[in-house]
Amino acid sequence: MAKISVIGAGNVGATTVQRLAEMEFGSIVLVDIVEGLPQGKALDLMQAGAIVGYDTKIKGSNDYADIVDSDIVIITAGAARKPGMSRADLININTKIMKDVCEKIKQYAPKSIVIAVTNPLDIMTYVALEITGFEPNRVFGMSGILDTGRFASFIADELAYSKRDVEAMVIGGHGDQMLPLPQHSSVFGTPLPELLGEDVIAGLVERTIHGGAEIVALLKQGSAFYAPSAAIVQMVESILRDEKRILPVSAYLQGEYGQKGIYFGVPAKIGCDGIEGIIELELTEEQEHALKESSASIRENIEDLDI
Ligand SMILES: NC(=O)C1=CN([C@@H]2O[C@H](COP(=O)(O)OP(=O)(O)OC[C@H]3O[C@@H](n4cnc5c(N)ncnc54)[C@H](O)[C@@H]3O)[C@@H](O)[C@H]2O)C=CC1
Ligand SMILES: O=C([O-])CC(=O)C(=O)O
Repeated sequence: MAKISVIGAGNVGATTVQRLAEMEFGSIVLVDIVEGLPQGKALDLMQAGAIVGYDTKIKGSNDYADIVDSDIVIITAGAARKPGMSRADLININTKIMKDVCEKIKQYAPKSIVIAVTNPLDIMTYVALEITGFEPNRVFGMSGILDTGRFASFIADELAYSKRDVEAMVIGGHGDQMLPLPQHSSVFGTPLPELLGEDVIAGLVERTIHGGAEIVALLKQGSAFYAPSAAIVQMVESILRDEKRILPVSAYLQGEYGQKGIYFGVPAKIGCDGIEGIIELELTEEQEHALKESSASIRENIEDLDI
């Protein structure tokens, strides 16, 4: 049976545990610095098992020793943005938290696969790589499944098709410079540009790019967590079942897409070893240019990191 630890018992962390518990992948540990919070949520989620029908063991804890020997550690600890803030505004506060959390992961779960979720995602995943010292194939971030899910949802609504028949693709940094790719998005095999006009596609692309901010503005405190937790669970499932699915994630690039030494959203093969390959998609000239801008801004933030 697998052991999964979720760090941070806030909106994303607790909802992720709920979804994982329902999937019965193995035992779960939920850790937070706030006393009583992970314990209370764990108890509540355990009791839900008697009603929903799962036997997943969930332990809430303030002690990192409880994550010992985890197969997967999911990091959701950290501040979420408020209306008007960019994800990058969270760098200083969340770098400190990531450093602390990753030291503990290195100490107690040295063989784990780490999924970073804390924002700004591509930068915090880099911090996780640096602090744990793990191989890059087992340190990656959740972003692209969420962004792609948003794009797919908007496409489905626009065309009045089921979301299940839409294949969308978004690559790039998890920020305002992400790159939804219409030519690699389709409905049952038909590329998006054959189904919708340029202006309509541009509107859907724009809404996808600002999909996180749209929710932050509505919620007024905190950010999205239902779709993010669903995206995390899809990654966990592909790892634990060794599905080798191709999922867009934030992966450490070592020459792919002409980039080296940064985390960037790209489609990757996800299996029991974590990232088992990166898929390089063909891009238009304009997209190549936008990719360079997106990666340059991530690189700048990495260079400024205080770690
Ligand atoms: N990658 C992505 O696509 C997404 C990323 N996020 C990010 O995930 C993070 C969490 O979001 P939410 O759960 O909504 O926030 P939240 O505020 O509901 O929960 C964060 C939790 O982290 C805990 N925490 C803080 N420092 C900690 C430490 N050192 N050790 C353990 N726990 C600690 C807090 O006590 C709190 O319970 C944010 O940075 C947010 O921006 C959120 C949604 C999507
Ligand atoms: O918008 C945020 O700050 C949270 C997030 O990354 C998202 O929902 O895409």
